[in-house]
Amino acid sequence: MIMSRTPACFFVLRRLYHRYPPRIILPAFKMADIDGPPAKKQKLNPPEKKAAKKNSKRQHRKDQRNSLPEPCSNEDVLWQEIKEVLGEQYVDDALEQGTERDSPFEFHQELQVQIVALSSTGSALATAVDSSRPWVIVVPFSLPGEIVRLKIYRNARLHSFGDFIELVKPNSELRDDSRVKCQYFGRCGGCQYQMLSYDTQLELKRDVVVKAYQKFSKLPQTALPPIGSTLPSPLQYEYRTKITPHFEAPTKKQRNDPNNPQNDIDKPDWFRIGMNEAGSQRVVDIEDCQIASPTIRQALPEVRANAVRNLYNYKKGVSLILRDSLPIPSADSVVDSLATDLDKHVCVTDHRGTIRERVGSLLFEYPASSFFQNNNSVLPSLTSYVEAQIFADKTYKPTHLVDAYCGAGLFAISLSPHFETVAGIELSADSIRAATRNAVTLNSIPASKISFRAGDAKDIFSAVGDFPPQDTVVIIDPPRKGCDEPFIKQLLAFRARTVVYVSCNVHTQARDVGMILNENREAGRGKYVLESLRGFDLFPQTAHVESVATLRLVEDS
Ligand SMILES: C[S@@+](CC[C@H](N)C(=O)[O-])C[C@H]1O[C@@H](n2cnc3c(N)ncnc32)[C@H](O)[C@@H]1O
Repeated sequence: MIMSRTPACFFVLRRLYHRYPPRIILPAFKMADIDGPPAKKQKLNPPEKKAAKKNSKRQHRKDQRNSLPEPCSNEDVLWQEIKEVLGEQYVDDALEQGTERDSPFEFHQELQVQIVALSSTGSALATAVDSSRPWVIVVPFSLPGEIVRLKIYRNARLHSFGDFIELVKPNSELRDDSRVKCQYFGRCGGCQYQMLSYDTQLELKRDVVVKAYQKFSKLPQTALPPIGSTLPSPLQYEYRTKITPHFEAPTKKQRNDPNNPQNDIDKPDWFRIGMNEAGSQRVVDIEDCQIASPTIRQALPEVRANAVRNLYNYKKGVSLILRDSLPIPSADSVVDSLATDLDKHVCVTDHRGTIRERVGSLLFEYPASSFFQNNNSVLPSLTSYVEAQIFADKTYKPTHLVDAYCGAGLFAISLSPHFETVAGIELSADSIRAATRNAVTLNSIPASKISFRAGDAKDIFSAVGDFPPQDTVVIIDPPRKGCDEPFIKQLLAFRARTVVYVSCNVHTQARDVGMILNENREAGRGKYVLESLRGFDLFPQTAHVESVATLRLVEDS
């Protein structure tokens, strides 16, 4: 006889569960039954509700102020550099004594400071000339060695933020203000480096890569390859193929302002369409943008005029989009799609529109609201560089390619001629539809060779179980926050021979590469080494740098 191993009480509990599902049973365990009747939830009238909401927001802001910044965030990068200026010991002591918020400066105080360093965020770090205690002031548009006047607008942990007012003593070795092309430079938060030569910009970006790996990778210096000079962008102005100026909806007071123009052509003074001011949420009214492509610059006045015409219809703030595109031939067009360059770019302003771009001899289309690299001029050299890194080891010929975080298929499609089988994954279903069309319809890659799937990047590894890891290359190009741990775990378990990590945030890249190289591994499975590391300038005139790291699996020594 077979005895049941299930205790009888299980069946009793199961019966109870079905008769009294959890929503009925659970209240029986409420603390109120132990501690007395539950406190009645107080009903709040509308002003009380408003005050409670305000208090909770205030508390949230306070908690945020008191917590250390999220690792690898922009705030963290700045904080690490501030600690370097002040000295670790001094910072530790101040944190211990709880004096880290005793700013020597008042809100709106004006002062003269000496710039001591340039942060990886593009802002300068200064120490006050006559401060009572060591304290850093973060100020934009300034260079090491300069003396500037500024106005404090925010105090934080052992540092304050200041608005740039005046350059008292320039660093003439680095600065030449005649290089500045944009009338908004010095206010708009978009560009930081227009006063510098392009060579200096590239050197600074190399320093950012070096510092990021020193601070965030947790790797010894011996594990880092020599970091080459930053690869330049062919265009240093008029390169951006996308801009997103924005504006706030008019307030009641603004709507009723008696000085408002009585027509829908003239823009009221208070209405500003543009980008955020450096270090603030205030919008700078921008009529022209020197780093935007000629097509976008040409279209901007009409886009602005249209916003003014409809000004009083907006109930909420709006983010406009201007994207540079090749014209898309209509379905019945007889023109060969690869010969439709026409040199006549168009500006697409509909978020639901489609954009077409050429990269070398390849065509890409993607939805206007989805991701595509914003500097078309540098893409052929970026994809060629990735290709050169993959094949730097002449002794092997990989056959399979995985493009994780593939977007509209830029890397998968560009590199597909070198592989037998290619697979891409991406969270956005729209981008995946675009990638499939780009591969098969626009660039004639056989569907049997290339496939794309919508999903989380880590899921690609279960889908490519038949790819031979020794002959597989994995390209990673995640968003700014980098990869998550489940992805890195899967990547390490898969053990592709080559991994190329492309990133627009070298700090999260350094963290992730550090995790890969520092893995706890079993002997005999080989280990990853960082073979090459180099910055790429996708964003001239700004402090941003793209970084490409090549990792290779080598046998245990
Ligand atoms: C920096 S873009 C790179 C796109 C593409 N490699 C390119 O160069 O055009 C990062 C892409 O990752 C996608 N993404 C974000 N989180 C993801 C995730 N967890 N899994 C897969 N894709 C993700 C985004 O939608 C975006 O298209």
